Amino acid sequence: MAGTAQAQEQVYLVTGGCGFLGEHVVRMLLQQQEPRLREIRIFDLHLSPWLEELKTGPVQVTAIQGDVTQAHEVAAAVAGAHVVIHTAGLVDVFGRSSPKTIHEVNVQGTKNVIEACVQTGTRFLVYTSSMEVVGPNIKGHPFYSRGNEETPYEAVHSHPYPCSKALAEQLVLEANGRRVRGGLPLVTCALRPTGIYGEGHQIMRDFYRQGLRLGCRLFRAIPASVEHGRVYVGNVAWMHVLVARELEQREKLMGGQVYFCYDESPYKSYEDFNMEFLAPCGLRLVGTRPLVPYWLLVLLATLNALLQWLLRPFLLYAPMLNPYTLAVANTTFTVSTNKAQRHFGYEPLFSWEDSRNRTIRWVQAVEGSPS
Ligand SMILES: NC(=O)c1ccc[n+]([C@@H]2O[C@H](COP(=O)([O-])OP(=O)(O)OC[C@H]3O[C@@H](n4cnc5c(N)ncnc54)[C@H](O)[C@@H]3O)[C@@H](O)[C@H]2O)c1
Ligand SMILES: C[C@@H](CO)CCC[C@@H](C)[C@H]1CC[C@H]2[C@@H]3[C@H](O)C=C4C[C@@H](O)CC[C@]4(C)[C@H]3CC[C@]12C
Repeated sequence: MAGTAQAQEQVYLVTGGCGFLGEHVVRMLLQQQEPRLREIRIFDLHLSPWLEELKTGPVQVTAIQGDVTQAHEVAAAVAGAHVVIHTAGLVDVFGRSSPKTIHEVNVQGTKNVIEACVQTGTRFLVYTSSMEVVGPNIKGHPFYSRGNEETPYEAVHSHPYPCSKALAEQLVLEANGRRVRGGLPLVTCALRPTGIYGEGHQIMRDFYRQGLRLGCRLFRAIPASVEHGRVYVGNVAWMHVLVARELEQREKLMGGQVYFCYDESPYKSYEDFNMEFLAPCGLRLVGTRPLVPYWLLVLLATLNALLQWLLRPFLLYAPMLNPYTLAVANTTFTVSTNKAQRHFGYEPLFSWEDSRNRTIRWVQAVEGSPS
């Protein structure tokens, strides 16, 4: 009996569990049949209907509608959890939300999660950070190609989203070793995905829709030589699950560490990479070189930013192209590392072929193929 109780003792909390990545983390936890998992709590501002279908399995799935900016709501959700996977965040590089709101959700929300762990005695915290905590920086320095966690880069930000992710990551790493209720140390680490793709990726869907509107075409804006790191959502979720599983056994090695998320996805430009999925769905990318000169793109991006500012009192104008998104898309950033493999035995669960096929099937199913 004692063995059975021991076998099913753990409670995981996934904040942002109804988001693009969060849903994959939740499903992965259930699929991998984590041996000691008794309950998964999903804490999100907006609860999704698909949660209902998960409630019939052997692991208890508890949906908690809540806001990470509200410390008491976070503390109530964290109480009794063994591991917190904190993926909740406001992902906004388009100027939809105010800098204050982004800071409140991403920084204050993370502070609340850390304090809740300390107060309630939760020892293991996995934070979803981002490649953007590294760059691109405000000085316009080139990112790096095939970089790793040790590659030097002057990370100085001004855009609210990377600023908030960098601050939150720092808080999480600094919290490693703090004494939680009961006296044991908190063990934290941060995962830094590059651009995530896969089933549920809204920006991919937006590009597909845009392509359909333009007569099944997209127009190249970024040189093919600018490589942008991408990673499949299933592999990012798998990394989170593995870290959560291994943190207890390897706390000395993994505590306070950052890990880039990586897999076998090829190094390509942002647009060429998207075409891996959109071409089989009937779109084509026009031009082997950008059709618009770069200076014109910069001008358009600046105009968009100006229009956004002018129109803000009346309506929300938030196009995809702005000076920041242009800088990210137009600056090489790819990672090549095996730190996660060395520290906790990570190998991608999904091959590139599998990741690609799954994503194509999702685009086709979501929108239907053009005739
Ligand atoms: N999408 C990417 O390419 C990418 C890359 C690197 C890192 N990340 C990070 O991964 C995490 C998840 O991103 P995503 O792409 O799944 O975004 P998403 O917007 O799909 O998911 C975020 C989830 O957090 C929830 N949330 C937002 N504000 C909240 C609040 N105040 N309280 C509680 N829940 C709240 C949202 O409802 C949503 O379900 C984020 O922390 C993001 O910074 C994303
Ligand atoms: C200039 C346009 C011509 O087609 C292309 C603009 C594309 C941009 C909208 C996207 C290019 C790179 C993306 C970002 C990147 O993949 C990594 C991210 C990290 C993550 O933490 C949040 C999402 C994002 C910022 C992602 C957002 C969209 C891009 C800027």
